[in-house]
Amino acid sequence: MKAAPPRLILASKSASRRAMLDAAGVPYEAIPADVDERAIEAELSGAASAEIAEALSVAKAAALAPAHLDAFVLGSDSLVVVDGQRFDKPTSRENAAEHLRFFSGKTIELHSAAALVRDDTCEWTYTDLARLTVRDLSDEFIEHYLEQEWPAVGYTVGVFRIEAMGVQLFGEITGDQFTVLGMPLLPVLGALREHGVLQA
Ligand SMILES: Nc1nc2c(ncn2[C@@H]2O[C@H](COP(=O)(O)OP(=O)(O)OP(=O)(O)O)[C@@H](O)[C@H]2O)c(=O)[nH]1
Repeated sequence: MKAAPPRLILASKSASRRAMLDAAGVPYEAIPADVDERAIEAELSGAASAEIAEALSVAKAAALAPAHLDAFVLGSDSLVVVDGQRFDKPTSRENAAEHLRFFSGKTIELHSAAALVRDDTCEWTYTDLARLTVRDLSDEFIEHYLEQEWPAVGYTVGVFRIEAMGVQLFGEITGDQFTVLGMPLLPVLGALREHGVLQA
């Protein structure tokens, strides 16, 4: 009798991350992780953006692991850097417009990270970078865009849903599509196979 694979917990409230795992046919339970992301970022203020995204991914997974011993807990984080400035999710529609006005004509560096934690051990981490070149955005376009995309884009870093109207912001995108959506799915699936959560 083959042992059942270990359970997977997704430590996230992200609809986009849930959608990725659902589409990939990965069985999991999604539970939001209550971590103070701003406090962690502040502690790591001098660190590289990839390190911060990785640390946040580990923190989210580690926050839930003790309550789900023997399960694997997957945490993930995305953060945006433009001209050396880090941006979190917009706090209001006006703040979203401010972000977009700043991003206009610049390149967004989107760091997406993931971590697998089991009991009190971080078993695996991964970070990836995508670059999205924002075309020159007129104020009229930004208003039109937010008419359509607010409040949905209030839940996203970079103020875009690439699978929706967000694609109209960009002239060029380099990097993995899943990294853009918020989680480096292909390496995550490899790690899940490696740890027996998924059929290899
Ligand atoms: N739908 C969509 N969401 C995106 C896109 N790019 C980034 N995101 C989301 O932007 C959010 C980034 O914020 P995070 O702090 O990493 O995650 P969160 O939404 O707060 O959820 P947690 O995992 O619970 O922290 C994530 O939900 C990403 O999935 C995109 O192109 N489309």
